[in-house]
Amino acid sequence: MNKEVACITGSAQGIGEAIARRLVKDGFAVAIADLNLEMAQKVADSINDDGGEAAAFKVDVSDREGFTQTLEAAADKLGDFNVLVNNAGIAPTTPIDTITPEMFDKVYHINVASCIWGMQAATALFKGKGHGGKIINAASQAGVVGNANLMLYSSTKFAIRGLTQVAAKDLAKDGITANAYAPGIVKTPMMMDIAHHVAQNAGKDDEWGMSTFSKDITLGRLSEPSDVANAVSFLAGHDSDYITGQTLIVDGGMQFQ
Ligand SMILES: NC(=O)C1=CN([C@@H]2O[C@H](COP(=O)(O)OP(=O)(O)OC[C@H]3O[C@@H](n4cnc5c(N)ncnc54)[C@H](O)[C@@H]3O)[C@@H](O)[C@H]2O)C=CC1
Ligand SMILES: CC(=O)C(C)=O
Repeated sequence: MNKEVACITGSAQGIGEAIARRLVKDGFAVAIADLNLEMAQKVADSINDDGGEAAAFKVDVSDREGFTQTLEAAADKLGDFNVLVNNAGIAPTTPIDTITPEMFDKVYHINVASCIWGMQAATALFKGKGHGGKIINAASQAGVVGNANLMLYSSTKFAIRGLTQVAAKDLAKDGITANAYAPGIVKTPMMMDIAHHVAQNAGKDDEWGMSTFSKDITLGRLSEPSDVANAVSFLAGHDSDYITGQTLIVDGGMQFQ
């Protein structure tokens, strides 16, 4: 079988980096595509030093043309690719009364429009090569149950679940599946930042801020990025070939609370 190639956006750190490293273990060559090229290059170098195959690319996923060019460059460099993980996202704290049109545009362009641009470009590449592929989008537990003070973020993640279902229906005829993963509370810079805001508002330290999130987790611990990467490995691999339009919730059982 030919080598498989995956592009993971937002993979210079956090969940995206863990996904990239896991997919390399699964035998993929990976494109590390991120706004932060320096950090993306470090991740790619470390994967290559360990015997895997990776290349770093700078991308702003909210820029349709730039994102398309990055996917084309990744395919040129690493080979014909068949998995796109739309992982990049931002999660600013946005109590209702603080939201401006500019913030709305920014969060929706980075979190939602990016998935559509990525799907358009990847679909064109898959079809151009005459094969199907897999689109995997980052949702969140915050897109299953609304999260306080995260109006913009939470609503974009509800949107991701919706657009994933539509994509599954629209793209099935081309042999393309579309699924999403919904992490819970994962120890990454994004989550540390949210915890910091919560702690600051309560006059407590960041560790306290983070601990307030673990009380609702059935399994009793915060998520490691690798917990999410394990689930994405399943969605990217052939064991999930008959699954489409789904959101795989990877939250340690938060939704039962
Ligand atoms: N950390 C958590 O607890 C959870 C995270 N998620 C989702 O998982 C995904 C990854 O989250 P984390 O790893 O925690 O985030 P993170 O903030 O730690 O890392 C995000 C990465 O995306 C990159 N990025 C940001 N804007 C970008 C843009 N416009 N174009 C390209 N790259 C960009 C950043 O440079 C960074 O490397 C996000 O979609 C997030 O919403 C979902 C549920 C929980
Ligand atoms: C950052 C995030 O997705 C949360 C809090 O669920």
